[in-house]
Amino acid sequence: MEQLSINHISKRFGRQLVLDDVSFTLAPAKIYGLLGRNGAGKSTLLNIITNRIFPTSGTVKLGDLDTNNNDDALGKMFLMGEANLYPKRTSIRRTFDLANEAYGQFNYQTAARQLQEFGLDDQQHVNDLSTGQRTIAKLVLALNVDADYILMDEPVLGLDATHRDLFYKELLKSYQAKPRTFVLSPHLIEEVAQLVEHVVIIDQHKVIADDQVQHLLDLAHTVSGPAKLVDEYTAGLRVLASENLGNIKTAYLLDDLDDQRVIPDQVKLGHYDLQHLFIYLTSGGEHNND
Ligand SMILES: Nc1ncnc2c1ncn2[C@@H]1O[C@H](COP(=O)(O)OP(=O)(O)OP(=O)(O)O)[C@@H](O)[C@H]1O
Repeated sequence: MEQLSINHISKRFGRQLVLDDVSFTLAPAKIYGLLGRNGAGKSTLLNIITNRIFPTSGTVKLGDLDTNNNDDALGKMFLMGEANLYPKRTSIRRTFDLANEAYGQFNYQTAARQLQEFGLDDQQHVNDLSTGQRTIAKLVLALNVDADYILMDEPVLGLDATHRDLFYKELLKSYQAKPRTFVLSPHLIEEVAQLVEHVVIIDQHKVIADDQVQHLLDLAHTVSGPAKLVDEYTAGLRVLASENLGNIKTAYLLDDLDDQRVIPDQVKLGHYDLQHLFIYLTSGGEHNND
């Protein structure tokens, strides 16, 4: 398996710049999160990676080969999209057959078990399903298609909590049985924090973070205590946001805490989670209530 590189991708729709010089790489056999606020350009990027739409500039390469109109490379990638592209009265089974024709080696056995666990029948028509059921049909398809890179746009759209839980478990099982790269572009960030190894965050059209989740969480510190002491302690550090409650201040940092720094008795250190890190990184200072 070769790595997939996204190189200096920019995309304009008319006068609107949606992606501005976006670059990152996706390594084989790893689970990624592609995160961004509504309208950040995630779907656009996933569509560009899989050659459904074209960038204004930049390239996507699998190994050394440009994927543009390259059937071999495109045959190694599968996009589970939002749009429902199937004709009316297409059964779930038919979508499996189409994937089998296009990619080969569709895993019918696991797909049948998963459909049963999710309470669907492969003779049901995709267009007759509820929003959540349609997502399930697409997920089961995506989990069983034979591709090295599986891109899932809004993977849990409309799924209830039980089905989301089942999907996360099935994704891990599928990954363990056959390691390949998954890119999830979800809005329920905290739910995928355990699953995803690496995140790419897009904001204001650009990549603002491209890092291992654990590394980011190690840097995500809270510092709270009397405002003056917190300000002194955090001077020179990267403070993403802060909150004041009376004289007590909490600062949310994304930085290493130098062991040499003396922590005043009244100041407490802690950690915060990936979802809050995402919020503070992408809210452009909206969360400072100083
Ligand atoms: N075909 C198109 N023509 C014009 N503008 C488009 C087109 N497709 C997307 N856009 C615009 O590009 C921007 C990014 O859209 P995109 O769907 O990629 O965002 P997203 O990050 O997937 O958002 P969400 O999380 O809300 O699904 C939006 O402002 C959208 O209106």
